[in-house]
Amino acid sequence: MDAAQFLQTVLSVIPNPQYETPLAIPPGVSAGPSTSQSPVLEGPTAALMNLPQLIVSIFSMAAFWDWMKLLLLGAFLESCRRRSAEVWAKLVDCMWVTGEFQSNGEAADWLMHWLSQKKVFRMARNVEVCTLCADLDGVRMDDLDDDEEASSTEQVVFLPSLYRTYSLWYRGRYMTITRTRISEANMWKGPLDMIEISMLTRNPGLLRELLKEARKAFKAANGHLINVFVAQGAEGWTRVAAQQKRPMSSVILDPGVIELVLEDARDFLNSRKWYADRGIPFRRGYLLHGAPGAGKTSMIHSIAGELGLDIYILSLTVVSLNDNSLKALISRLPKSCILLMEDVDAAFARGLPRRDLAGPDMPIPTMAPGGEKGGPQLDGADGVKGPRGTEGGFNGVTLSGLLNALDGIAAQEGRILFATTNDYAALDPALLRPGRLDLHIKFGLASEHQARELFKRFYTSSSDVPAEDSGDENGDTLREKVEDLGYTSRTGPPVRESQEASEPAADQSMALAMPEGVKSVYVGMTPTGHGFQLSQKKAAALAERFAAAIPPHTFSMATLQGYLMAYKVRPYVAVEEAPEWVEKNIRENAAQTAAAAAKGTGNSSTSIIGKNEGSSGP
Ligand SMILES: Nc1ncnc2c1ncn2[C@@H]1O[C@H](COP(=O)(O)OP(=O)(O)OP(=O)(O)O)[C@@H](O)[C@H]1O
Repeated sequence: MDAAQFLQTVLSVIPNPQYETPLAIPPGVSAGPSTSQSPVLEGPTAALMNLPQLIVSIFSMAAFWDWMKLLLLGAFLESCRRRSAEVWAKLVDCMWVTGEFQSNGEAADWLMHWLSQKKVFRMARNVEVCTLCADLDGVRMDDLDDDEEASSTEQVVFLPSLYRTYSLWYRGRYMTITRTRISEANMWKGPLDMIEISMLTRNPGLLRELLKEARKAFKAANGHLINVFVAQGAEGWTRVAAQQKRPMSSVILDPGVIELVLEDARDFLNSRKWYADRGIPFRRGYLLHGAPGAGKTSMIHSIAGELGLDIYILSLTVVSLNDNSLKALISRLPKSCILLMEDVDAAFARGLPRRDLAGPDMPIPTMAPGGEKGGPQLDGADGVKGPRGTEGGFNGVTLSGLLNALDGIAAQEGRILFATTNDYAALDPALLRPGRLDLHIKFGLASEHQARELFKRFYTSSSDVPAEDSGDENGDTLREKVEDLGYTSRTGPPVRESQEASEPAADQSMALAMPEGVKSVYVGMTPTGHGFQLSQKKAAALAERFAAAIPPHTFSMATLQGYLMAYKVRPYVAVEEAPEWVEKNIRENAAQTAAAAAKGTGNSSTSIIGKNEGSSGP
């Protein structure tokens, strides 16, 4: 059968729209001798009857068999290709160990740190050099030219470039590293990368070894840091900073308070088995409440450093948070960490709905005798006021949702919860009960002891090396001391008279001579220059006078710190002017209180003083 015959056959089986005659052969195509023998078709039935003829025609075409051979050959080659790809993947699986790490995980930090120490990235011809790696605090910094003068802000980090594969050797094994971007940065979070490590080995333990090594190096390099994570809505935890550990001695509370909390937390962390044996959920909660600026956050920071735990900050006022995401966030906490809920009363003040609270709340046991008025003290049930949970929601979190998240079945074990509040009375007793917040510590305005210790810490070296200072406190008046040191008080410009030209101009920069117009537009203090160090003995003597000048439980520690900041290099003047500053503040606060009372929003004078930090500097 030739092509014309084949075409004729095909056309003959296609029904004519009018069901009368077969379709015409297109012009230019010869029908050939057999055209006259083609059957006359009359509709679809006739067309169907011609189908076998069409099939026979197709099969009798030589070209058809050629096509079939090609098709089979193609199918064979494709299946071979697929098979070999599978075999290769299996081979690779056998010969390679591969690990994938997302950049927002801790393991990725270890790896990045480890990689940044590798010469391959310093010598590579294509690397990412980063100077503003806010999320890479743990990564080794490089001073470029070992210039001792270089400040930390000039340091850089070498990282694997995106979408490039690097090769290096680890313990005699070949390995490759590829960094790819999974999602770009947006307003809420930075970019998300995937780091893939493939090692040419059949031993998966080698990857574990590498990870262990990377973690060890990371911890050694960052032992002085604690990581701070923040909940980004429902999306999980994001590391926002790696902060220096705060020494415990820098947080001045009444004797024994911080040690008690630290010991309690330490004891808790070492008691996992004890809790498990008794079927008690392995969780511990602390509530720090009281005056603003009294050292609540500072204490948590310091305890986290002592215990070597990271801090996870959760704000209940995040709009996108609801009961489910709160539960998910808390269940995603690592095994040992500090969960910090700052200003937990803020959620209540704005009307955290109190829904479905089952049963009466348990009484709160007294953990320790209360301290003196104002100083940090441990509270028990006695001080607990009634519930303040109000109806109406401000976001998706309900009180029952919060309580379930804290000690529900999905809540993470091993975590230590720290909640802070300035308004203890606003908290619901259900939240305050043991098991949720076991120990309540009250922070008051600065006691005499705190004022004294703050002064000493401010003007002495932490290394306890007696600093050089002049004068003799026996017999000299304070004014003489001031003049001995070459300082004058506020009445004159604070310039050290005998200063040599080559000396650092500490006192020249210590106080800014503000024109009257400028003074009137700012509130606060403008301390500059470096700190001044006294010997322990002299600092103790001055601290006594300072503490005597500060009325106990009247100012917050933050306020006193703010005052001393303005006298960073003038301890004698700080002591001398303290009574005047105290008097001025008390007068101003009395006026404020009177004004507030007149408006019907009265507040106690001490709390205003505590809150009104730095409002009336020297
Ligand atoms: N007891 C203290 N010892 C040493 N420094 C303190 C103390 N209290 C406050 N400060 C200083 O005051 C500042 C504020 O302290 P911190 O944030 O810890 O107070 P807070 O009680 O958490 O305040 P708020 O309730 O307003 O959050 C910090 O710079 C801190 O160094």
